[in-house]
Amino acid sequence: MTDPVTLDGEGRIGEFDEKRAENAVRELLIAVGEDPDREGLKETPARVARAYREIFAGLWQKPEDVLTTTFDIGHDEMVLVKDIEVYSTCEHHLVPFRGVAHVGYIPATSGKITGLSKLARLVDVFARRPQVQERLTTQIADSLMEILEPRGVIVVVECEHMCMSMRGIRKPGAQTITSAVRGQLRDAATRNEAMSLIMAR
Ligand SMILES: Nc1nc2c(ncn2[C@@H]2O[C@H](COP(=O)(O)OP(=O)(O)OP(=O)(O)O)[C@@H](O)[C@H]2O)c(=O)[nH]1
Ligand SMILES: [Zn+2]
Repeated sequence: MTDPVTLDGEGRIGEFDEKRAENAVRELLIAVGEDPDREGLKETPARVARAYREIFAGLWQKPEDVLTTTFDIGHDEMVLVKDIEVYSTCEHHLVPFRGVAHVGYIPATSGKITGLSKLARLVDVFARRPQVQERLTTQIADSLMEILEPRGVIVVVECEHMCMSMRGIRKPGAQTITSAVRGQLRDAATRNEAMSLIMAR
């Protein structure tokens, strides 16, 4: 699995630098022609810095930290959580892309499964980073394969990119769909079963 940043043993490269973020936002406001000292903007650099701490919190988290709870309940058929809300940030323009992720896996025959909420937490670990949708999708799939060692994984992500809606080409509503399929879910029959569950509304 490739991480977007070089992580040390603790999964960190440093610490979120709130003061530096605050200064940068102040500079940006000046650059766009605003007065960062006017009443309405006085607290904005500090607020934006705090918001960025949250939006990029995934840079300080490791997938193995959220996939901790595993049980062996002898279920070795597909588990699929669909319509997991995704809020991420396009690394090209630093504007949001949002939509849903569908995450499914076929547990190992030993039956090692994880809590359903942990799949949604895993999505957040990778979504809360500067991202591209393709990398988000493969990181979710690869980390599940590595940590749970299931027989197969499918991840489908459907998002609208604000960089295509509010600027640039300006095509609101365009949906980008990416998928990553691993192991037994590559078999046509299993993959089709998963896709029909994902697409069913
Ligand atoms: N593959 C991929 N491309 C993305 C993603 N998010 C944004 N992009 C694209 O990244 C590209 C960046 O293109 P550039 O030509 O460097 O930047 P730009 O001049 O702002 O491009 P426009 O958006 O076309 O105005 C654009 O085509 C975006 O649509 C993503 O998650 N995956
Ligand atoms: Zn973009």
